[in-house]
Order: sequence, then C-alpha cells, then structure tokens
Amino acid sequence: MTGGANGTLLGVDGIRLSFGGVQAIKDVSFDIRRGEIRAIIGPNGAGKTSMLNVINGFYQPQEGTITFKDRAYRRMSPNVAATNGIARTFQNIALFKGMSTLDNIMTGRVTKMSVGLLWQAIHLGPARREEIENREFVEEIIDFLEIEHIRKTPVGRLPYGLQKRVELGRALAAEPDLLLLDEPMAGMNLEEKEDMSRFILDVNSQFGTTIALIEHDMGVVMDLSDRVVVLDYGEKIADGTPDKVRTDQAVIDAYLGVPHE
Ligand SMILES: Nc1ncnc2c1ncn2[C@@H]1O[C@H](COP(=O)(O)OP(=O)(O)OP(=O)(O)O)[C@@H](O)[C@H]1O
Repeated sequence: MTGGANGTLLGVDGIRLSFGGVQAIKDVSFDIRRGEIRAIIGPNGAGKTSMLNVINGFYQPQEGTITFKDRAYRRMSPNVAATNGIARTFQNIALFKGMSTLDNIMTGRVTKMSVGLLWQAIHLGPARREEIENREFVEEIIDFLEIEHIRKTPVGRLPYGLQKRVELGRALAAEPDLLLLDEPMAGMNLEEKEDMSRFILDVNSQFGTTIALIEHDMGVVMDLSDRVVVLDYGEKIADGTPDKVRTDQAVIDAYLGVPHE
C-alpha cells in the first residue's frame, strides 16, 4: 500500500471513556504510524466514533493518554488538535449547506488565518496577499478533488457523494498531518466509493498525509488500509494487517454477533 510509514505519529494508551453507565471505550491502546492509512473497524456501537472524538478532543477520556508528535496529553483539546495538525470529517456531513463549495473549503483554512481574514475572504473579497495565498491553496484542493464545476454551487444542492468530497476538501484545507475520516463512503454508490477511495489514496501518497478512517465497507477497508484496529463493545479485539485481521476468529465472531463469554 503506502510507503513511508516511519515512526509513530499518534499513540493512544489505556483510553477509557464512559457516558454515565455506558462504557464506550475500555482500556484501548494503539498507534498510528507516520504516512500510513489506518482503519478503525468494528460492529455498530463498538466505540469507533468515540475514539475519533477522543483523538481530536471532542470527548475527554476518564483515563489514558494521547501522544501526538511525541507530546503526551492527558486530554486532547479540539483547539490543540486543530492547530497541531489533526483534521476530520464527520459521519453526518457537517458543511454549511447554503454556502458554496469554495467558501466551505475556505472555512477549513481557519487554523491558517485570522478570524477577521477568514470573514473577509468569504464575505468581502478584497485582495490581500494572505487571502490570495489562501484562496490559491483552496483552488489547488478544488483541482485535486476534481470539483471545479461545482465551486460556486451551494453544497446543499449537491448530491451526497459530492458533499462528502467537499467535506474532504475542507479537512485538507487545514493541511493536516493526521486526517480522521468518519465513514467517508457511507451512503455512496459503487462509483462514488471508487472515486473516494482514489482520492484517499492520492491524499496519502501525494500530500504524505497520515490517515485514520472508520469504515463499514470491508472491501474498501481491506483495499485501502496498511493496518486495521478492530473494536467490539469498546474493547480492542484485533490489530494488524488487513490479511491478519480478516482471518482473526475474534473478528469473525464479532461481526457474526457471537455472544461474548
Ligand atoms: N455522547 C454520547 N452520550 C452517551 N452515549 C454515547 C455518546 N456517544 C457514544 N455513546 C455510546 O457509546 C457507545 C459507542 O458509540 P460509538 O458511536 O462510538 O460507536 P461506533 O462504533 O462509532 O458505532 P457506529 O458504527 O454505529 O457509528 C455506544 O453504546 C453509544 O451509544
């Protein structure tokens, strides 16, 4: 798959997360190496989205540490995550539906520009050097994702697959070191999935971006990922290459719904 996986970019160690009586994550540890595509899979309710939320600081675990770029955090904060190079997309698309593709992707640039400048870039449009540079970068992303034809279209009018692509563009606008993708193929037809797979591989190989993705489509996971971590009922039950995980009995049982002992 991808080359260049050298050293650990992110580690989670002994993470526990509860919501009242619900233990969403139970003592989970794994790492993400620089340059790899890492999948997090598991049946519904396994704790996958909760784990992404811990990594980017949306949820605060009761126990454990998150190490990012060799710095250990007891809890990540969304602000630290964003400014240090973690970006993400969401399971349910989180775009400004009334705004154009271009302006939505521009909002992803927020960590790279002052709030006043972001406002100007979207609403007033005067040519300032920094604004022009930011716009040029966003235009590069638009070219890369082959969405020139919809750059002015309000995203609420776009088909689902294209909205997902715009959301990817917005995450890329932050020039992340670690890109978290929560079900990037959900709700897509086969052609849209193939397109999205190609863009994910290209982001990884051309920009060198490390990617962690949650995905239910096993074909996609096995094709894209360098390594896969499997969660079930909040616990890690397997971790390794797609080939190793695919034949792991605990994983097969979890997907077949075999009860826990
Ligand atoms: N904000 C929350 N408040 C209460 N419980 C939550 C919250 N977020 C997640 N949970 C619970 O934590 C557990 C793990 O949920 P999570 O969404 O992380 O699983 P998942 O593996 O992403 O599932 P899916 O594949 O269905 O999206 C579930 O029991 C869920 O109901």
